[in-house]
Parts: sequence; C-alpha cells; structure tokens
Amino acid sequence: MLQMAIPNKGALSEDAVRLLQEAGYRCSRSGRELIVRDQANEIDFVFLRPRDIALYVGNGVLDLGITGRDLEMDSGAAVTEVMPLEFGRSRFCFAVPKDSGLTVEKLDGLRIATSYPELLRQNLEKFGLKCPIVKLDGAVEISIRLGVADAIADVVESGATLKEAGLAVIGEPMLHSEAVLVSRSAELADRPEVHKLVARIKGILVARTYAMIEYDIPRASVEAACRITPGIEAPTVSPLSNPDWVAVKAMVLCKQCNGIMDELYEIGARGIIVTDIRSCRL
Ligand SMILES: Nc1ncnc2c1ncn2[C@@H]1O[C@H](COP(=O)(O)OP(=O)(O)OP(=O)(O)O)[C@@H](O)[C@H]1O
Ligand SMILES: O=P(O)(O)OC[C@H]1O[C@H](OP(=O)(O)OP(=O)(O)O)[C@H](O)[C@@H]1O
Ligand SMILES: [Mg+2]
Repeated sequence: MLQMAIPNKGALSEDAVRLLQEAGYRCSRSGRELIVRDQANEIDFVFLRPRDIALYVGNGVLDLGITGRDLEMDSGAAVTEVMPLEFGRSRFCFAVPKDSGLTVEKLDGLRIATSYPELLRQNLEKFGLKCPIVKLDGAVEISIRLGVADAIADVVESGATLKEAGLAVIGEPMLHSEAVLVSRSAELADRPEVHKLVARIKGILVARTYAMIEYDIPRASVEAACRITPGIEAPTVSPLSNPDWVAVKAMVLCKQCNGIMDELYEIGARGIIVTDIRSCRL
C-alpha cells in the first residue's frame, strides 16, 4: 500500500481531491476520517494540514503528498518534487503600506511579518537584508496596522486581500508557487504504482488544457484548415458522403478555442463543434 498525504482543509484541499477522483482514485471523505483506503489502487490517502505534509513525506513516514511549493520550501524537508499540479497558484511577495515609498532595498532593518519564516529567511539572505522576522500563523496582512511589523512577506493570488488592507506588492515575486506532488525519494518515483499515478494525473492535466474540435470543410480548403488545427501528431481527416467536403478532428488548446473557431469559419468551415476531453495520454 502506498501512503499518500492530501490537504484536509484550506486552499488546496478541494482541488487535490477533485484531481485524484478524476484520475480514478477513491479519496473522498464521508465524514471526518483521517485515512481513506483505496483498495483497488492500493493507496491509503492520509488527510493532513498542508503545512505538515512535506514534513511527513520528507522524513519517510509517508510516501507521497500534495502540498504547495511554498510550503515545501518553507518546511526545509528533503522531498523530491515529482510534478507540478497546475492549481493553487500563488506568488510569495513583499508588501508594504500603499503610499509608504518603501522598496525592497529600504526594508533593511525593518520588521517583516510572515507565515513562511524559512522561505523569507532564505530570500532576505539572497537580497543581503538583515530584518527581524515576525512569525504569524495567518491573517498576516493586518499585522502592519496592528503595529507588530513594518512590512509583510505573504502569499498573493488575486491581490484582493492586500488591497483590502491598504497594502501593495514591492519588487518581483520571491517565488511562484502551485500545488505539487512530492515524493519521499527519487527512487520511489520509479515504482510502477507511482508511474501509474503520475500518468493518470498527467492525463487529467492534459485533458484540462486541451479541447477536441470537429468541423466540416470544403475539400479545397482542407490544407488551410489543417494549418489552423495541426493537432498533436496530425489532424484526423475523414471523407463525407458529399465528396466535395471532408470532416476534420483535432486537439486544440482550450484558451485558443474561440479564436480558432473564428478562423475556421472565415475559411468556410461549418458545423464546428468543441467538446471537453475527460482524460488523455499523449
Ligand atoms: N488565495 C489563494 N489562492 C491560491 N492558492 C493559495 C491561496 N492562498 C493560499 N494558497 C496556497 O495554498 C497553500 C496554503 O494553503 P492554506 O491556506 O490551506 O494553508 P494555511 O494558510 O497554512 O492554512 P489556513 O489558511 O487554513 O490557516 C500554499 O501553497 C499557498 O500558496
Ligand atoms: O491575493 P488573494 O486572492 O487575496 O489571496 C491571498 C490570501 O489568501 C490566503 O489567505 P487565507 O484565506 O488562507 O488566510 P490566512 O492568511 O489566514 O492563511 C493568503 O494567506 C492571503 O492572505
Ligand atoms: Mg491560508
């Protein structure tokens, strides 16, 4: 049995469970169970705080885990990042009161509040700054107004929380984070059941990135159409009962779908259909 940790609450929890379910694993909790066994796939899913996951995996108690890259780096645990999971995206940034005129260079000597003290320490060292670190559990944005810090280093996603607190980011992000699959060792990642997990997850991530487009096009324009939808290998071109027309099917990037439909229609394609892909191995 593989032992895999997944976040029990917080920003990563729902998306982690959804990804694994779509990949065919049984990992949803009916109540407050701490462990859910997926007998068919021989995995135990252990529900833990996202902050603790890298520690359990790093010291070898658990085999695999899903956590944030920022939490992984802050923990200092010796884990192997197997793959990024394309959700829970955020930036770890310095922020200061909006009109303070502070820059990253001017932070030297000032108190900086954060929930990521080790990640901050590493970055202060990189910038050659010496600052007292004020370690907080959360709601870091309020700390300046409450007088315990002069600046903060925190996770920013939309920026709404910073704006609400009258703060603004300074400098470039110290880290771009997202949810990651971590393993207790590089060797473990070579085991067949881990390969299977990774292949299934990749299948879901690819399916989320691509859509399937199908359309009919006059035979005379099929080359131009295939240049617009080249697919991964090549598009599928099938005959139609009307010999002057063919049907084309290809994978396209979801974010380009509408532009591609416009272009295809322009050159004479009709009956253009876009459908979601559930899973896909390229
Ligand atoms: N608003 C957000 N959008 C996307 N990802 C986020 C957001 N807030 C936090 N994260 C990411 O989620 C992870 C932290 O999750 P979470 O918020 O659950 O932990 P926590 O702050 O320690 O716990 P809690 O908020 O429950 O006290 C980090 O990887 C972080 O980058
Ligand atoms: O840029 P935004 O979209 O506003 O998101 C960022 C906020 O989200 C997280 O807070 P969370 O709700 O986890 O509370 P916490 O600070 O107490 O952890 C994070 O710590 C930021 O405060
Ligand atoms: Mg949080």
